[in-house]
Amino acid sequence: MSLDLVSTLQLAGCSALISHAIFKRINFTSMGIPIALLIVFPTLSLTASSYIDNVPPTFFSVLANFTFYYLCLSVSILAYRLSPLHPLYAFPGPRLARVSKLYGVWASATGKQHRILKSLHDKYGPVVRTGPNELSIADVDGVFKVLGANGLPKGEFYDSRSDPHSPNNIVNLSGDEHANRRRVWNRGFSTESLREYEDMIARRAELLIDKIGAIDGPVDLGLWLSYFQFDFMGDMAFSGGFEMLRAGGDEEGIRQVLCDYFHVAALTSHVPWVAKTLAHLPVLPERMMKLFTFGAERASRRIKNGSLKKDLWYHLTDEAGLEREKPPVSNVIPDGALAIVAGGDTTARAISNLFFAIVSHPAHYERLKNELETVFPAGDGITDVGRYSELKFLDALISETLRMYPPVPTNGPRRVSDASKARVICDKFVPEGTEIYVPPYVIHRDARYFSPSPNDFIPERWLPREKTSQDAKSPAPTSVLNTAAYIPFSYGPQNCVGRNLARTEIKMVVALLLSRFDFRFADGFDEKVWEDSLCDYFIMHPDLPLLVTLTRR
Ligand code: HEM
Repeated sequence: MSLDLVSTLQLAGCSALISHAIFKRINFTSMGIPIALLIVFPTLSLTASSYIDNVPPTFFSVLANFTFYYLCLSVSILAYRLSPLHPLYAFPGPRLARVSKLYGVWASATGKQHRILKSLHDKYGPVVRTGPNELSIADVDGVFKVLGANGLPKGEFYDSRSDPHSPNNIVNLSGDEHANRRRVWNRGFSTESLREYEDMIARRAELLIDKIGAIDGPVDLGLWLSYFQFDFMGDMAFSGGFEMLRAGGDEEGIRQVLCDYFHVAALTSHVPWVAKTLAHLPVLPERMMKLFTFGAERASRRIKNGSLKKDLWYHLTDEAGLEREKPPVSNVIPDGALAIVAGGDTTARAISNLFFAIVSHPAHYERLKNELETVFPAGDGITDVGRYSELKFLDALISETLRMYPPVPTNGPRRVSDASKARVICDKFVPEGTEIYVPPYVIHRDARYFSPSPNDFIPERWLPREKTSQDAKSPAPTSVLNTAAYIPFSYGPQNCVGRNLARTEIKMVVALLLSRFDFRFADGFDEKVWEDSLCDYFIMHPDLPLLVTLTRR
């Protein structure tokens, strides 16, 4: 006697449908429970068959039962995700993205997620279904309703990027917890605090000038700006410590750690339960954990050494005693790793992208040099930040660089965490459980917000229109500049706290470098190939060196 195969498979099929109904309702945050359920359900159905037929299962019936269970479960999930029963059915998007997050993993793995999203929006419009429960909204309505004051909290994407063994850093917090942490961060970026950092920028920029000036032959400007940025970041956040410029390299390997972290996190954060599970395994997460360990170690060293100047740490630990209760050190330490990530590569990329833009547009380069020479004749007072408001064209260049090449091109999603957060965006109802991206790269290249020629580098779009004799005769060309759609630093209560520091720093470094050297691309440098090599691993990264030749002025 053996089990009746038909009834065994029927029970396995029913059990698959029941498990799907359960999986749909529960938002699992790690792999443990789902894996257990995936074993328990088919085992239960097999036990039931065996009980009904009153015979023990054979190897063949076990195999048939489990195979059929998984087949039915997969078909049920796929069919549901494609069916009109799914709450996101009405949103357009590629079929593969509708059925699996593997689409997002693939897009991230190519490093071209920003461009893939742009082509999806070009094809499907401002709202695209990019995952089974995920939308990308490239529209100012999304900027306000998702990122704005009454926007949505960050989702599991962010949890999966932080150290699971430590309290959350500021990026992962929402609501009051975030507002409390943000208050102390804001103090670290007040006008008064920024003044403390200006000397640090100037000192490191002079060192950068010495170092690249001594190089014979082409210079990888992107790499040296990255050394500069880490040194300055160390000064600003922890009162010193990296010394990459002096060493002429990254002796502690922190850049590699960050690069590894971004590559791994770009993939795993699409499937947060995988990231969380990996983080508890001893082998795989080692690359990711290195960053958290490094940040914590820097922070602990800074705390032990005490305060040498009013660096960021001074504010985060409330050394001035302005808070009713001192922030617990265990809460502040994870922010050490964050400061490295948030302040490190973003600004360095913005500066190198700006150099790429001006060297490839000689007329803009000339105009900038003239502006700098007018405001700071012979370079006098060039580190006087008080006069930077006179650098209107440099300001326009920075805005245009951050528009065309936002250092955070896609950003992480927000989540409609519960029914009360469900809302109508772009006239469409977005239900509970939806993750929503608002991708800066795509919005910044939308002709509805930036025209003419949203894909061209035109810094003049940021300047007040100059009246020419031509204007008197002909009507003004239709031009659009919608600053509500300009989000390189994100928008709303969780926008970039370091944005003013970043802009000041970019101005000082660009002004100082241009006052000492003339820049041109190294022989054989291909602008198009370099631009195409910009990859989106949360922070925009070129895969190729930015090779320039310097001539002392
Ligand atoms: C050009 C340079 C920079 C760009 C383009 C940039 C961009 C951004 C963006 C897009 C966000 C939002 C991220 C998200 O929603 O997940 C952000 C947040 C943040 N940035 Fe920046 N950033 C830059 C420089 C800096 C610097 C120099 C610091 C200084 C440490 C910094 C510190 C932060 C912090 C702490 C947050 C989290 C704020 C919060 O959650 O309240 N950023 N940045």
